[in-house]
Amino acid sequence: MRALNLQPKPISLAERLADLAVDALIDEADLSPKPALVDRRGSGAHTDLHLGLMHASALSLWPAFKEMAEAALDCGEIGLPLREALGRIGREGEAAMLVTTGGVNTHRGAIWALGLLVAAAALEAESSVASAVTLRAARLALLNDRYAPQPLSHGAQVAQRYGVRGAREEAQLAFPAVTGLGLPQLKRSRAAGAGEQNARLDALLAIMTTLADTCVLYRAGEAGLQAMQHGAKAVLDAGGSASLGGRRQLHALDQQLIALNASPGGAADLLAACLFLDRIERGDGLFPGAC
Ligand SMILES: CC(C)(COP(=O)(O)OP(=O)(O)OC[C@H]1O[C@@H](n2cnc3c(N)ncnc32)[C@H](O[C@H]2O[C@H](COP(=O)(O)OP(=O)(O)OP(=O)(O)O)[C@@H](O)[C@H]2O)[C@@H]1O)[C@@H](O)C(=O)NCCC(=O)NCCS
Ligand SMILES: Nc1ncnc2[nH]cnc12
Repeated sequence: MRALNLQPKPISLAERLADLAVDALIDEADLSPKPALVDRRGSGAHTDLHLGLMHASALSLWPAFKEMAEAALDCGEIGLPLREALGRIGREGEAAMLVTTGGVNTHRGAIWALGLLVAAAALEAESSVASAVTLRAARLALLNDRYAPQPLSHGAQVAQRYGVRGAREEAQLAFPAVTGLGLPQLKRSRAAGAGEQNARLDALLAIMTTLADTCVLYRAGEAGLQAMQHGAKAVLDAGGSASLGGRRQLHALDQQLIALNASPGGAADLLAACLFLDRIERGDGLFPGAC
């Protein structure tokens, strides 16, 4: 009789990175109360999104993230072959997402940001300091994918109209909203004893204080963007999500952004990027059992 092998099958580095990316997306979606975004309470400013759809969308992206990490490991260096492989896998991932959601755009920006970060993390798994990973991601984002379609996206339309930087430039600049605002705030709020959920809310708000979120600009114009940036600052100035004053400001911001139809989807994606990098930096299970 053959003995049962109860050893868990070791998972590859690419699989582990895909797990971490999907975990970051699910943690972002679950985090509550987020202003005007989909969370455990409801759909925020959205009529076509809900939490179950965000989860299904996140899970549908696992194969794309794994393939992106594998492409980075196969190529072994930053260059056009890897950039164009990521573009192709990203477009296929987006198509899979749209099949899962029945055509609703849940995670377009997240595929871009996390895709680049997953590839950058795979390239040098031992060099997992956030600033090093985002720098490698930026070098990838700066390369021109010859096969990328040039649609007049919502982001491109508001970039033309308001002269702002969008998702592409955020990546090309090595994610300043993440490394300069979100991650430092996450660490500050944790150190102040805010509790993990409040620390994550504070990280989101820190990103919102400054980001030119093209979703907000497209849906609610400059008035919406100002409301988002000033309102987020007011929560942090009042003591953050863990304080009574901050909580009141957060509630007011939620109401105001919903009334303006101003959903900060770009900031939400960057919070997911922040949570991914935080886990990578802390080495959360990246190497044990990985091969
Ligand atoms: C380079 C691309 C990111 C394309 O960028 P572009 O700006 O041209 O295109 P958009 O279609 O507008 O998508 C950008 C998405 O990025 C998020 N975002 C917005 N502002 C920022 C910012 N300042 N920094 C970082 N990220 C930002 C945002 O994504 C989230 O919001 C989406 C939901 O919004 P919502 O308003 O509900 O939905 P819409 O359908 O757009 O509008 P409504 O009709 O409902 O009003 C959701 O996707 C969130 O993720 C922006 O939407 C890149 O996509 C690209 O070139 N891809 C090609 C493939 C590729 O090369 N991949 C590489 C893989 S690594
Ligand atoms: N939680 C969320 N709600 C709405 N749009 C989003 N895009 C990414 N995360 C989102």
